[in-house]
Amino acid sequence: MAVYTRLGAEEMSAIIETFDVGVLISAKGIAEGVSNSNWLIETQQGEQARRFILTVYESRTDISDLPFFLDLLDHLAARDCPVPRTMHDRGGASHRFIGEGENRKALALIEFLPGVSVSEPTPAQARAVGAALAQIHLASADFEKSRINSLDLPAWQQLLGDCTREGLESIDPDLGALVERELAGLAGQWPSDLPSGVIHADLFTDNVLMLGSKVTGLIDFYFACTDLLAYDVVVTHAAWCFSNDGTQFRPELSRALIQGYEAVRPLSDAERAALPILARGAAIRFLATRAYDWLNTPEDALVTPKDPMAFARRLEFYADPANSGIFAA
Ligand SMILES: Nc1ncnc2c1ncn2[C@@H]1O[C@H](COP(=O)(O)OP(=O)(O)OP(=O)(O)O)[C@@H](O)[C@H]1O
Ligand SMILES: N[C@@H](CCO)C(=O)O
Repeated sequence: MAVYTRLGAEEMSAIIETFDVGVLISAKGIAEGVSNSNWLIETQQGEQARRFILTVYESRTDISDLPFFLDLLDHLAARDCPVPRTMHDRGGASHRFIGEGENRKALALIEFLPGVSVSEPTPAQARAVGAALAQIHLASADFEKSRINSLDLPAWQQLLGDCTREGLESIDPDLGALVERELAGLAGQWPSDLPSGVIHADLFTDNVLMLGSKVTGLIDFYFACTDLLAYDVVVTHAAWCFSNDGTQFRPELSRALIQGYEAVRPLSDAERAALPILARGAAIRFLATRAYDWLNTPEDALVTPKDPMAFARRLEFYADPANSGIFAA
């Protein structure tokens, strides 16, 4: 469940009134998502029924990053990428504030896009997602804002250090050794001289809306940042090309995803050569945040932490020399 902020009908109407989007008809809390509070908003504007997503940003989103995230959506939408536009309020602002003092929170109204998130992707869907990812990489080349990746290698080291060896071994007896070996390996090999730009950095299936094999929406840009474009390819690869629990690699999805990406933005030889090491990094990035949440989420929390081992298995897969050819042209 993800509606942490309570908004009464009058307050909701007053919020919607600050945007030029018609009169509020309904507001339904959305259960999916764990970071922020989201509502599906319906309005009536003249003859037109309209739909939006209202997001109230909770503590995990740094408000000073909102101009980057929201302006990026507008930039990409203006270049025909399948992302929702930000609705600006009557004063032209992309986000507003509600509450006061400690309860002050930012909110934004975002275009609703049709589509559903798939749970068992087909190769055609993986190809379309690869192409959509390449499209945003190209379209953001002239986006003037940038944002440091706050979940980079030093951050993974910090998070996994905070987990402690003992903590990691309470998740799985072999996890401490795997993490130690992989962090040491990555530290000496992480590339820095590859093309960089704006990356989504979290393009899991639940952040892609699809109708059939068409991508209708890329959403949840709240990890977007400036980093290596090829790293975004392997984040998406790790998210899409395995069974959820990480036990099964799906080569047909892997081929389709990379082909779809390269049909729009071919990878350079240096990028392709770096994919295996970048993929180990992508796996350890999600292992790090999941292990940290696993060990630090109170038992009575509203959200169930995601399984870190699903990404430990992906990490082992990517690190196995027997699988080094999966990214070959
Ligand atoms: N623009 C949109 N159009 C249609 N549905 C959307 C849109 N944005 C969000 N949603 C719906 O709202 C849900 C939650 O959105 P989102 O994933 O952004 O929430 P979050 O709490 O920020 O996410 P997370 O917990 O994954 O970080 C999505 O799963 C999707 O169903
Ligand atoms: N996609 C992340 C959650 C943060 O968005 C995960 O599956 O661990």
